[in-house]
Amino acid sequence: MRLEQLLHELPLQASHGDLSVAVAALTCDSRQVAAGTLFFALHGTKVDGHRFIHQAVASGAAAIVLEDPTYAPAQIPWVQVTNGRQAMALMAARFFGQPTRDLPLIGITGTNGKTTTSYLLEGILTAAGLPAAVLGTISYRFGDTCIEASHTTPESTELQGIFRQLADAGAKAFVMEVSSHSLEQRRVDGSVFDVGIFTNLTRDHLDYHGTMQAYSSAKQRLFSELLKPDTSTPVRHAVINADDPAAEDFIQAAACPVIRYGLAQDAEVTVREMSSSVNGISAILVTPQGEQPFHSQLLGGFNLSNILAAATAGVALRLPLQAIVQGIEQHTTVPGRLERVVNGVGVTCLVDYAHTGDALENVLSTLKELATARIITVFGCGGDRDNGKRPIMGRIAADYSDLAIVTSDNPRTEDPHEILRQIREGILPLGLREYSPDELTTNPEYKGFVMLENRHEAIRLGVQLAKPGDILLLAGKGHEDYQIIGTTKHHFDDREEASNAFRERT
Ligand SMILES: CC(=O)N[C@H]1[C@@H](OP(=O)(O)OP(=O)(O)OC[C@H]2O[C@@H](n3ccc(=O)[nH]c3=O)[C@H](O)[C@@H]2O)O[C@H](CO)[C@@H](O)[C@@H]1O[C@H](C)C(=O)N[C@@H](C)C(=O)N[C@H](CCC(=O)O)C(=O)O
Ligand SMILES: Nc1ncnc2c1ncn2[C@@H]1O[C@H](COP(=O)(O)OP(=O)(O)OP(=O)(O)O)[C@@H](O)[C@H]1O
Ligand SMILES: N[C@H](CCC[C@H](N)C(=O)O)C(=O)O
Ligand SMILES: [Mg+2]
Repeated sequence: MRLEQLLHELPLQASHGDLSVAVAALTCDSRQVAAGTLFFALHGTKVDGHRFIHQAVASGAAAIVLEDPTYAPAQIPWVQVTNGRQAMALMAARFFGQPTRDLPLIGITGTNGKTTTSYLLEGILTAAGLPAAVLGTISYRFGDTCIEASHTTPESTELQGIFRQLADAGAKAFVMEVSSHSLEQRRVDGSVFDVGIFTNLTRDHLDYHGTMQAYSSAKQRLFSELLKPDTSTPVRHAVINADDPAAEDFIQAAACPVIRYGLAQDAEVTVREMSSSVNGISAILVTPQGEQPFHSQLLGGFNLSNILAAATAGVALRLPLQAIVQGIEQHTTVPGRLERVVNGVGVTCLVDYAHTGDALENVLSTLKELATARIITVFGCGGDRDNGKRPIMGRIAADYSDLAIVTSDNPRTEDPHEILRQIREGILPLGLREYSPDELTTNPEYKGFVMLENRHEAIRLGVQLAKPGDILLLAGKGHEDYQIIGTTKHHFDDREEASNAFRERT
């Protein structure tokens, strides 16, 4: 494709050289540039991409898109734009032939529940005869095609290529998680959303966004700017969780019709006659199109909220109620979300991706309701991430559990002991007893917490201490099969670790 075709209707500040030059690939990383690549120089949070323009030129770049002409190269064509990330996203969509223009695209944003809702919605769409591709934290996949996820929401140049690949593989709809980082960084500009879903807003990522207001505003962009502009499309809707305190802000931001879901009075999609047990959730789904009973194997009130989010998107897309319920009922589990680790000891061992205070509180309060014996929680907090959530998660884990085993969860470039110390700050005001690992193995009647930095050892301790009937929750890493220490990814899988530890125990 020629550069000038990609630039069509894009406002330019300035340009230089032959804009009819052929473009073979797009990237914002100079290290990925090969002959014929269009390089986007972006201002980053760590470095300024403009400083790598000379490297891109040396690697054979066809042309450069930049914001700051101070770095403009003399040798090859360049264009100056006001927002490099936005230009990159719009040009990427064009480069890959606007893959989302003709297929339904549903975007899910919110602090928690995005992955779970995306899997439920995949089931609903497929039951309705629209086999759907799913893009999010776990992977980007459709049918036999499964691409490892680099981010929850990939960079626009990667994203548009994936849409194209999955559409070519036969996908008839796209369901994707839209992270707040991606909205702030315009990774999804150029994607044409039919339905946007807002699940909830609680504390996370304040290291990046700074304030809850800025975090919320980033998420609101999905509803204010990115839904299909064509008002004649009947399915175009904002699907909003009416039970969330931030619902009204999102409704105000929405530049399209809104459907609310939840238990709140003004929700158009809700349930009645709900009952919840260890076997899952049963209720009658109430929608403007009618009512239908269902049973889901998912556990907990938060999963009812995820079910309603997915069902409401189905309603917005005008899918038959029967397909909506079929999709919900067929859905069993999402990898790493309350996923069971089978063992011969009679312990209910669950691996879960709760890595925010709200998620941990939801999961633990659900488990507390179901528990007949003790709850042991193994958890930690990620390094190079919002450090304000550490004491909050510490307090919640220790408060709801009989024993909290505080350990590492991707310390990244931080000192793991410092992360543990910050978690401990939140536990101390509860006045619980702190044990050493050795004390615990000799004193089974514990109530309190223990600090054990090595996650392998922490899981083994949890497995060793859990008695038949106990619940052992391994929280924070879910489906992840790695532990990031420094900048190195080591293979590490909570499910594998727990299975091995149980095997050694029996
Ligand atoms: C904080 C954040 O989101 N950072 C993203 C951002 O990086 P940045 O602005 O810091 O980039 P930078 O390192 O300063 O570099 C600036 C520019 O110079 C370029 N560069 C850099 C070095 C070089 O040698 N050559 C070169 O061209 C870089 O490619 C970049 O374009 O833009 C990069 C390119 O798109 C992203 O890869 C990077 O994601 C980092 C790796 C990341 O960890 N992001 C996480 C926090 C994230 O996005 N998470 C959300 C989900 C969270 C959730 O669900 O809870 C996600 O969607 O996954
Ligand atoms: N609706 C919800 N409200 C609060 N907590 C939830 C909800 N749904 C799931 N959780 C909890 O949050 C964890 C993460 O769920 P899920 O992966 O679906 O969310 P996510 O928004 O995709 O997270 P991420 O931003 O990390 O990708 C789950 O393991 C569970 O503990
Ligand atoms: N998408 C989230 C995942 C966090 C998962 C947890 N295991 C961690 O590493 O903090 C993030 O990047 O903040
Ligand atoms: Mg997710």
